[in-house]
Amino acid sequence: MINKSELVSGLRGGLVVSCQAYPGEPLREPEIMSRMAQAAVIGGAVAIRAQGLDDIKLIHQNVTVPQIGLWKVGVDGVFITPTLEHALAVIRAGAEIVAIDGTRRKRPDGLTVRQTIEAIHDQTDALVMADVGDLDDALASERAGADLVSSTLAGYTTSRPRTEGPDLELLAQLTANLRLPVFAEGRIRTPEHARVCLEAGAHAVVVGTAITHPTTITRWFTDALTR
Ligand SMILES: CC(=O)N[C@H](C=O)[C@@H](O)[C@H](O)[C@H](O)COP(=O)(O)O
Repeated sequence: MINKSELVSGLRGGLVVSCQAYPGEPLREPEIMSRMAQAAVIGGAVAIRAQGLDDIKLIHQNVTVPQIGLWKVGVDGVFITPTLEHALAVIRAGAEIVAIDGTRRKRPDGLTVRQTIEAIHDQTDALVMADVGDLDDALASERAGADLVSSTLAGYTTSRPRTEGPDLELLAQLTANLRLPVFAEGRIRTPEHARVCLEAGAHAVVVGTAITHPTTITRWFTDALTR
């Protein structure tokens, strides 16, 4: 049985490391993502964010920190854990927190965010993280019963520009207007960015690419050399 408030307070002020590789990439193997997660925990990660049932299952077996699980379907529209069935499968695979699309867009199974969250809460003891793209998404997700909100989709929907680093303007809006814990996520590239997000009131900070996506990190360096 998950103690929800203990779980949430255990993440406060911490770093969540997102361990994801994308279709067709050389590191897209559950064993590799599981090892990435173990390495992140040694470095002090308080939780792991992971995509796909096989990765979530293996990471669940190999790390002791909580896991935020998601299932991506496609790359645009509602693609982060788009339906209730995807969410339940992610939880069955071992995620204590399920990240779902928390935007106000139409979902492929026709359920609302509220119906999705209610069903998850009725059927499981997992927490629901709403991945949002703007303040109105976040307010709607809070009203719909989400346990946590993350700025994951800032810059990936039509409502906000894709900022170079984290969308600090949105983060300020979220922390000022929500009662729920707000996770800062998306384009946090440096330890300084992470610090600034916490100082802006984020409950915790989620970093993916800058820690676990070596192809992109390599590109940052090679681009700098050819400028
Ligand atoms: C928009 C989207 O699909 N975000 C995904 C959500 O799980 C991941 O691809 C990101 O890596 C994650 O959000 C962390 O962000 P960043 O990699 O920028 O630190």
